[in-house]
Amino acid sequence: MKFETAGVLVVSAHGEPVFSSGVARDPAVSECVIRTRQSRANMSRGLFSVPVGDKGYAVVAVGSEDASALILFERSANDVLFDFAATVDCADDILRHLLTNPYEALTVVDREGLLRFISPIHERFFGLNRGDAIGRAVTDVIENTRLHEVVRSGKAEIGQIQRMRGTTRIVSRSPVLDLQGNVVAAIGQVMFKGPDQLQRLSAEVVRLKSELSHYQQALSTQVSQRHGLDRIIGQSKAIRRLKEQIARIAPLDVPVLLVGESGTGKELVAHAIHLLSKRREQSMVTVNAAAIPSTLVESELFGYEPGSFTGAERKGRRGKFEQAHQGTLFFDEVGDMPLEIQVKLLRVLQDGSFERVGGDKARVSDFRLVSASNRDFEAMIDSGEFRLDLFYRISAVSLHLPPLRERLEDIELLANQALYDFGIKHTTRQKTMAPDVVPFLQSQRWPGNVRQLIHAVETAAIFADSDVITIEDFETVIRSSDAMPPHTGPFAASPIEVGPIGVQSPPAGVRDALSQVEEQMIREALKSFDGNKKRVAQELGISRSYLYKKLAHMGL
Ligand SMILES: Nc1ncnc2c1ncn2[C@@H]1O[C@H](COP(=O)(O)OP(=O)(O)OP(=O)(O)O)[C@@H](O)[C@H]1O
Repeated sequence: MKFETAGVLVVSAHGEPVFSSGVARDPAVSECVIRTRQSRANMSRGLFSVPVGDKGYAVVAVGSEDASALILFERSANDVLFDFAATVDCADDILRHLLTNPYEALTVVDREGLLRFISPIHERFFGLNRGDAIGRAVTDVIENTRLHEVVRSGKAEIGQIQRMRGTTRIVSRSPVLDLQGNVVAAIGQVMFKGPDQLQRLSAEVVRLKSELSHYQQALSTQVSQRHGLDRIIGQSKAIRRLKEQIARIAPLDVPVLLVGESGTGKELVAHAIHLLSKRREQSMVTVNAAAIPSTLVESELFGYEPGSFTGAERKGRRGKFEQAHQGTLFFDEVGDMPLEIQVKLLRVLQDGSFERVGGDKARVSDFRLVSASNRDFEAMIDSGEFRLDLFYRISAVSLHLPPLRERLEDIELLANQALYDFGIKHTTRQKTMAPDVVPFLQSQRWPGNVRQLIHAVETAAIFADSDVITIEDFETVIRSSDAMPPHTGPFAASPIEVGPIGVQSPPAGVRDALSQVEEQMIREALKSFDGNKKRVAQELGISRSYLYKKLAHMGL
C-alpha cells in the first residue's frame, strides 16, 4: 500500500481550521474535508475519504477534546484499500472487526519473523499484556508457530493443526505480498477451534455429498425413465399395453424381440428398454444386419485382429459385440442375417464367447440383446431362411408393435407432436392443423406407419402458406410421394396396401371393385407361376407378407 501524505489540517473543537499544511492549505480542500467530517457522526477519529474535483484523499482523523488533526493521504492509482475506505462509510469499523474478531483476527509477523500485530483476544489467550509481544520473535511468543517459516518460504499453510497452551486449533498461515510481488509479512488466523469442529464439519460435508449423489442418481433414473417411455406417443389401448410390457420386461436381463412393420417404432422401443434397464449407464450399440455388406458382417460384429485382411485398420478393431459389453446390443433387421452368421451369433448367445476375425483368442462380452425385424419369422423358419434355435434364443420375450392403421386414434397426438418438433427444430412459428385434417389423416392407410406420418406432417408444414395447415397442403405430399411410391406395378394405387399419403380412401364401391381386380390378378398369377408365391409377389410388385394376407382373405 502506498499512501502519500498530502497534507495536515488541525481543526478546533468548534470545527474551525487552526492549522493547515500541504494540500490542506487550499481552502477548497480544507472546506471539503471539514464538511465531510461534520456530515458524519462521531468523526473525532477514524478513516474516511474526501473527493475533491477529480482527485481524492483518504483522511485519518486523530482527535482530542480541544482539537483534531486530520491527516490527508493521496491515493495511489488502483488502490483497493483506498476504494474500500472511499466507498464504505464504516470502513474503519470493518477493519477493527477483522483485527479483533476471534475467527478473523490476525497475527502478523514481518520479514524477520518478528511479531508486528497480535489481536487483543489472542494476547489474552497467551497471557500477554496489551502490546507486550510486539517486536519479539514470534517463536518466543507462540508455541509451535510456523509463521516465520511461511514468511521465508512464501508458501501458505492452510488448515494445519497447532497445539497451543494445552489446546488444539486448526489454523491457516499465509504469506502477504506487496504490489511488486515481494513477501513482506505473514499472517496467521484460527480457522476452527479444534479437530472436533473440523471433523464434524467434514462429516457433514461427506453426508451432504452422499445425499447429493443419492438425489442425482434418483433424478437421473427418473429422467431416463421418463425419457424412455414418454417418447413413445399414443393413448390407444395397444400403445398403453406396449408401454406396460416395456416397463415390465426392461429391468429383466432377457433377450427381447421386437416385431412390427417398418416405421412402427421398434428402434424407439429398443431405446426405451435400454434406458429402463440396469444397463442404462452403458451405451446401446446398434447393428443393422440388412445394411452391412455380407462380406463385412463378420468383422463388423466380431471385430478383427491387426492385419487380418486388406484394408483392415492396422491396430485391429473391436466389433459390435465387444462395444456393447455391459450395455445393450440392438440388432435391427435381425431377420436379414446370413445363415452362416446366424450360427456364430447363436454361439455367442449360448456361451457368450467369440473370436475376432483373424484371431483365435476367445473373447467374452456381456450384453443384453434386443432384436427387431419386420419379417415373418414363421415363414422364414419354414423356408429354412432363419434358424429355429436362434429364434428361440433371441425371443425370450417378443413384443408386437401395432401398425398405425390399427390405432388411428393415436394419429392426432402423433401429428401434433411432429408439428411441434418441426417448429422447435427449425425455429419457425408453431403451425396448427385445420379441424378436418385429423379425420383426413385417419382415413389413410399409412404403410410406412409413424415414420411416414411424421414425414407427411413435416412436408405439409413446409408447403403450407399459412400457419394453419389444411388438407390441400397434404396433397403436395401426395404428388411428391407419387413419384416414388413404396410399391410399383398394378397394386401401387391400391388403397388396401399402399394408400399413398393424402389420397382420400376411395368410396366403398370403388374399393370393392379394386379388391376384386386384385384378387383376380393374384389368381391368374398363381396359375401362371405354378403357385410360386415369391414369383407372384415379384410379378405383381407387392410384398410377400401382403400376398399372404390377401391369400388368407381369399381363403387360399
Ligand atoms: N409411438 C411413437 N411415438 C413417437 N414417435 C414414434 C412412435 N413410433 C415411431 N415413432 C417415430 O417414427 C420414426 C420411425 O421409428 P423407428 O425407427 O423406431 O421405427 P422402426 O420400426 O425401427 O422402423 P424400421 O423397421 O424401418 O427400422 C422415428 O422418428 C420414431 O421416433
